[in-house]
Amino acid sequence: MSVLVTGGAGYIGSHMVLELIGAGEDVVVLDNLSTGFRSAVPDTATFVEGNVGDSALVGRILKEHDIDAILHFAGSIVVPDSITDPLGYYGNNTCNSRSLLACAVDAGVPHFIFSSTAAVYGEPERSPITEEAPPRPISPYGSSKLMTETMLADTARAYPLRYVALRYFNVAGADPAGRTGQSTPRATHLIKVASEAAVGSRPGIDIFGTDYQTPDGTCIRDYIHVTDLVRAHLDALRYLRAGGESTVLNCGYGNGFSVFEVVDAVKRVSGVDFPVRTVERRPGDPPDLVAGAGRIRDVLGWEPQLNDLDTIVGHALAWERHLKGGRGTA
Ligand SMILES: NC(=O)c1ccc[n+]([C@@H]2O[C@H](COP(=O)([O-])OP(=O)(O)OC[C@H]3O[C@@H](n4cnc5c(N)ncnc54)[C@H](O)[C@@H]3O)[C@@H](O)[C@H]2O)c1
Ligand SMILES: O=c1ccn([C@@H]2O[C@H](COP(=O)(O)OP(=O)(O)O[C@H]3O[C@H](CO)[C@H](O)[C@H](O)[C@H]3O)[C@@H](O)[C@H]2O)c(=O)[nH]1
Repeated sequence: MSVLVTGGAGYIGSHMVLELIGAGEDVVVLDNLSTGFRSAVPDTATFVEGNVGDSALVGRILKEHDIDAILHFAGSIVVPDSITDPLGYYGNNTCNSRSLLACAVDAGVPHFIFSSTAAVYGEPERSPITEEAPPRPISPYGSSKLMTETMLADTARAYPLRYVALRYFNVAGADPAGRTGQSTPRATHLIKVASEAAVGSRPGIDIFGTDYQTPDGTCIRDYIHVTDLVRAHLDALRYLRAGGESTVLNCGYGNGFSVFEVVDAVKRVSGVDFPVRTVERRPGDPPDLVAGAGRIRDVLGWEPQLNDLDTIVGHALAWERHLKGGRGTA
């Protein structure tokens, strides 16, 4: 038996592949390399270059490799791009997920783990946000992911497939052993961007909005270490294999940090005082997104091990220095 990791050449997927191999799993990666890197996939995994929406290819993989679980990371992830190209986002995130799910049902794959997002909540009324909060996405990206959650729920009612949808909050950091990290060119995520500034890969950073209704006026987010996140997937895989019911779980720590606090942490940990400009708000940024983080611990027994902002930042910086030195997957 093997597991299929779609998007396994990407930032989070490449960490997942290492974690699965470390746990003794046979791993097949399917990735079209649109934003991922072939070099991010270790030789110990089988790599197939192709599209998740290619049913003939996916059907062949599921059969040939006797896949018992699909971990579906492949997707398009930039919120502002989803506003200018909604059909592209519904195509890649929703239509291709539907096609993958149909292949899973045809092949009788029993377990499915889906990369969802806190963006399904939109601008929630309460913080921390529990899974009971009504999903009201404010971007096509969030809607495209919520539609896939809906398809999963309906599919699991109709067929013998069980799933865990994990709603990630803000994923950051890199493999503590330095084997992989985020190599995405033109990245937009705060910790990645600030780390680039700290190592001199960009001149400085902009802070988008200082007039939010938060203690220091900047947005608050719940940053989760990518290694803790992929370990939650491993816990979800064990849970499904042990017969666990389909469920939707937040993936965050339940601790919020403002943009100013994150920038201070990057400056402190790196020892570099890079230039920072304060500019207008970025459209579509909710002021405060912090996970209600209890359910995932109760259901999966997940225990975060890297729940510390300076640790996350330290690992992000180490990966950025690695890329700067020309040894990264980019
Ligand atoms: N990074 C975050 O903070 C965050 C937060 C919430 C949810 N997510 C979700 O996690 C998943 C992984 O995100 P990431 O940050 O690693 O992004 P990423 O862009 O690094 O990885 C996505 C991977 O999927 C591949 N891919 C895209 N479309 C494909 C297709 N049609 N067929 C085959 N491969 C395809 C890309 O080449 C890439 O390797 C995404 O589904 C994303 O929506 C990420
Ligand atoms: O250069 C930057 C980059 C970001 N920010 C601010 O930092 C905060 C975090 O922004 P990110 O771009 O790092 O992350 P987002 O919260 O916008 O979104 C991320 O987390 C979401 C869930 O919380 C979704 O999953 C989404 O896919 C993922 O990109 C926001 O207030 C943003 O305005 C800046 O001030 N300057």
